[in-house]
Amino acid sequence: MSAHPAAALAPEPRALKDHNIVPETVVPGVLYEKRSARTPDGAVVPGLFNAWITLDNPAQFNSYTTEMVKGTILAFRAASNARDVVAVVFTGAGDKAFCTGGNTKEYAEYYAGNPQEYRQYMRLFNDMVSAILGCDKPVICRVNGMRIGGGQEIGMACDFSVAQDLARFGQAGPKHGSAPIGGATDFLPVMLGAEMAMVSGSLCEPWSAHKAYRLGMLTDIVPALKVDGKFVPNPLVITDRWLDEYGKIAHGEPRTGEELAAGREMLKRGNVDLSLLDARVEELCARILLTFPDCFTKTIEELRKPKIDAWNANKENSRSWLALNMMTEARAGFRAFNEGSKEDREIDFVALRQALAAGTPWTDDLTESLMPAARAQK
Ligand SMILES: CC(C)(COP(=O)(O)OP(=O)(O)OC[C@H]1O[C@@H](n2cnc3c(N)ncnc32)[C@H](O)[C@@H]1OP(=O)(O)O)[C@@H](O)C(=O)NCCC(=O)NCCSC(=O)C1=CCCCC1=O
Repeated sequence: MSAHPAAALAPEPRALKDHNIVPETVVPGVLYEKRSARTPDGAVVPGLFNAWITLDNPAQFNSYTTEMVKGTILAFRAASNARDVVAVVFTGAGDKAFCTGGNTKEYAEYYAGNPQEYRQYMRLFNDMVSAILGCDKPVICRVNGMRIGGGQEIGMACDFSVAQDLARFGQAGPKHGSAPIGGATDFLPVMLGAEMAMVSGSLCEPWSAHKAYRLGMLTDIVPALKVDGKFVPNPLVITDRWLDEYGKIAHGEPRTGEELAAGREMLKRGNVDLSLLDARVEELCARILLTFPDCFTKTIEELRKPKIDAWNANKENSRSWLALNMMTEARAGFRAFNEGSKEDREIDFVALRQALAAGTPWTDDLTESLMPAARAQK
């Protein structure tokens, strides 16, 4: 396909002003890439692109470090300003995780006990969420794997989410020492209604992609597991029936017993292939391409408002609270996750509640007594 003759009417490139405040390549820990836009039949469109922003920390499940938060803000700024960009695709490297939120190692080793530093960090985090919600281009979250904690929050800030169906969705804060007030408490009620928002936001029990899709958190889901050369739905989750024996919705709930064992076996035999995810994301970009740019932008700006209004009403208070919380529960919880083993990385919740019920202050001794290491010594 060649450029449309109307493109010849554009002024010489040197007459254009550069509104970028940073060069596009300066995005530490985050990949920024312009990929050719395509029509629905797959033809490359000359001169138009989709900006792919990739969180690139797969060894730590694409959790974002402070540098990566800065990189993400810059990348969204670059995409927002690029005249030739149609849509933004926000994703993570690999096939395990889109993002699992703040980097717990950095939280435990630098921010724990350092509220004034975390307050600065939260300025950056808030700017990252605002950069997504305020992007001048539609933002599609390509959910290549689990979306947990702050990862779920930045994912929900996007306009559309297309997920591979092995991905899991949920919060981690109340188990690891934080409150999901980096967007989840603002967006979940808007997206799901109050009751399911409560369940998803507070209990830290991840939902399957099928459940998240059914309840309105996702635009679409696609299978990612290939067994014997054929795509199959997530075998760990019920997808072949709607109801259980008591008439409750079973679709999207975890399989149990023998079904789960069989599902695990199938998972082991298969390999993950994200080609259907990429095809569906490209297809959505192409649907966006075939719309009026300004009318589309105005529409998404209006539809974002319930999320933005809630976010703007709360983000400054949330920042202060989260900073102070680094002296108490976050300090204990993120250290426990960082210092514990995979089998034992949460604090002793009962002991903490008992200590607080007895009026114990938050001393260093209390924090240490809650750590996995203290349990191991008993
Ligand atoms: C449930 C998990 C996401 C996945 O568990 P599992 O499948 O068992 O994998 P793991 O073995 O735990 O993870 C693989 C390796 O990745 C490392 N990892 C995972 N997540 C993080 C992270 N967030 N930061 C750093 N490193 C991470 C993990 O340690 C493993 O490394 P290893 O070297 O041991 O192989 C589980 O991983 C999990 O619960 N992760 C932590 C989730 C979390 O607590 N996130 C922070 C939430 S709070 C937040 O994001 C906030 C945002 C802004 C506002 C304030 C706020 O709190």
